[in-house]
Amino acid sequence: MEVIQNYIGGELMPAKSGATLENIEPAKGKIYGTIPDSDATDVQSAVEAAEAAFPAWSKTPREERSRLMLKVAELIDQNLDRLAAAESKDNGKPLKLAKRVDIPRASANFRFFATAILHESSDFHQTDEEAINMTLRSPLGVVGCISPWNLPLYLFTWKIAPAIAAGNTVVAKPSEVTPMTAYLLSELCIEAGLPKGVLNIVHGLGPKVGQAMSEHPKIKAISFTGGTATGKQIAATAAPMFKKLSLELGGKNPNIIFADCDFDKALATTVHSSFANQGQICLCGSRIFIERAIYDKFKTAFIEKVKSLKVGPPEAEDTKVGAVVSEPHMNKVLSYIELAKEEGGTILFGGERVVLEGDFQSGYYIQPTIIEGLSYDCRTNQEEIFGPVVTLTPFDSEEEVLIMANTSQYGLSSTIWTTDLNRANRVAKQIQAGIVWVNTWLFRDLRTPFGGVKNSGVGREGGWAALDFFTEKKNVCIKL
Ligand SMILES: NC(=O)C1=CN([C@@H]2O[C@H](COP(=O)(O)OP(=O)(O)OC[C@H]3O[C@@H](n4cnc5c(N)ncnc54)[C@H](O)[C@@H]3O)[C@@H](O)[C@H]2O)C=CC1
Ligand SMILES: O=C(O)/C=C/C=C(\O)C(=O)O
Repeated sequence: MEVIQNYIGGELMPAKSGATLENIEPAKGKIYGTIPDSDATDVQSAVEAAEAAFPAWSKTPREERSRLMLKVAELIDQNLDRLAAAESKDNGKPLKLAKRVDIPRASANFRFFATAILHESSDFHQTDEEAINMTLRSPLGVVGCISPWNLPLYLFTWKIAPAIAAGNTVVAKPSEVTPMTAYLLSELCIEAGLPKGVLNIVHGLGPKVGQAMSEHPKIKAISFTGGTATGKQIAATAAPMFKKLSLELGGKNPNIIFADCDFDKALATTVHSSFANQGQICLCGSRIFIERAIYDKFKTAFIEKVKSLKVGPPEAEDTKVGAVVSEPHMNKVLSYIELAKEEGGTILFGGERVVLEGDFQSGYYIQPTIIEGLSYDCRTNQEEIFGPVVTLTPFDSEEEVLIMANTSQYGLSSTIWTTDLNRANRVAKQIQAGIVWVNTWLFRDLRTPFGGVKNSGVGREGGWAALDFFTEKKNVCIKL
């Protein structure tokens, strides 16, 4: 049994109550460890540790903060294989993916914000000959970071790194479904010499630990990524306390393929944007709209390619689709496939649970699933499934596809495939989404603002937006 502990005030410890939760390996459907079932008293200890660390950390010269964070990044890189294996075991994702994407991005997050703070400058406004205004920026104090299970270390560090780089101290909660790499990160922070209390990690359930964080009067801001319903709950608790909130929530992203696209590129990338990480990325393109002139050709080629994706154990070299994260999540995804059938959809490929052999027979595997014949406004096309399930829908004009794409409570990302850049520009402007990719998907430059509109959230992460979120601005006006 692998035992995970909280990281509070620089020490590793169980929950004060001694209670634990089971940690399950989705690839095998078996318990392989425990995590602390923490509660408000553990959150209180973490807040106290973070408060005690704040005065010194906020005054630590940026070069020193940067140096310590770069050390953490270096240790993540040195432990790439161990962290990737842990992430894959905890989440069910292919080991190759964890090695190529998740863990390198975690160190990149630390490195990016560690160096960004070396290049910051403050705003200065001269008001004619009458006054000068200088805008000072200071850290908020103790801040909260709550992250989900789909990209565990990737998203955990995406929040923590800007928070501590800006001089805040942090109480963080990883998902109870995938706590392992956050625990390993706490060990690396100790090894790197991060001062005690700068980062505190409290493991446990959302409605207990996450809720206690949202309610805590000393936590000045919450950065959250996860489901829209949870985001609403956090906002309902924290907004009346006037906490700063950054909420990165669900998506139901349109992938719009025009007939003049580079067909092979659009096809290969669409397979990836549909099923990468078992479709469990908030940016996956789950609604695929194809211009009618190439609909049949695209559909046939897409099915052919998806058929060749191997569903298998995460560590197998040739596995392209691993296990989904948990049994309840598998059942949720399968129930949406049933709903699609009830709504009149035709399953073109997939649609079933996959039962593997041997050790993996109780794992949570689902075939990559392609559905057509649904109206754009039915539930299957409106609700976030967050699994390896996509729908295909033909369209006849730009106007029509914009109506279909924008008929959604969500507005996170979208992808447009066309070789006509005027069209790309026109459509991009009218799409209701925080992120638009043209002829690519999930191409990331960490300097760019990242976040959604409508029920996909409020606020932006990344680059200066993240450092702005984790700081308070004060304008000082000096009359000349
Ligand atoms: N980035 C995204 O867009 C994600 C979307 N989802 C969507 O949300 C659905 C539900 O998945 P869940 O695992 O339940 O996600 P969730 O939104 O409940 O979990 C995300 C994080 O929030 C915490 N949390 C839960 N309740 C909380 C509360 N009351 N206060 C504060 N923190 C709380 C969880 O412990 C976890 O750390 C998924 O099926 C998927 O559709 C899930 C994960 C990521
Ligand atoms: O920052 C990125 O590159 C990706 C972020 C992805 C999510 O926030 C998600 O899938 O929840």
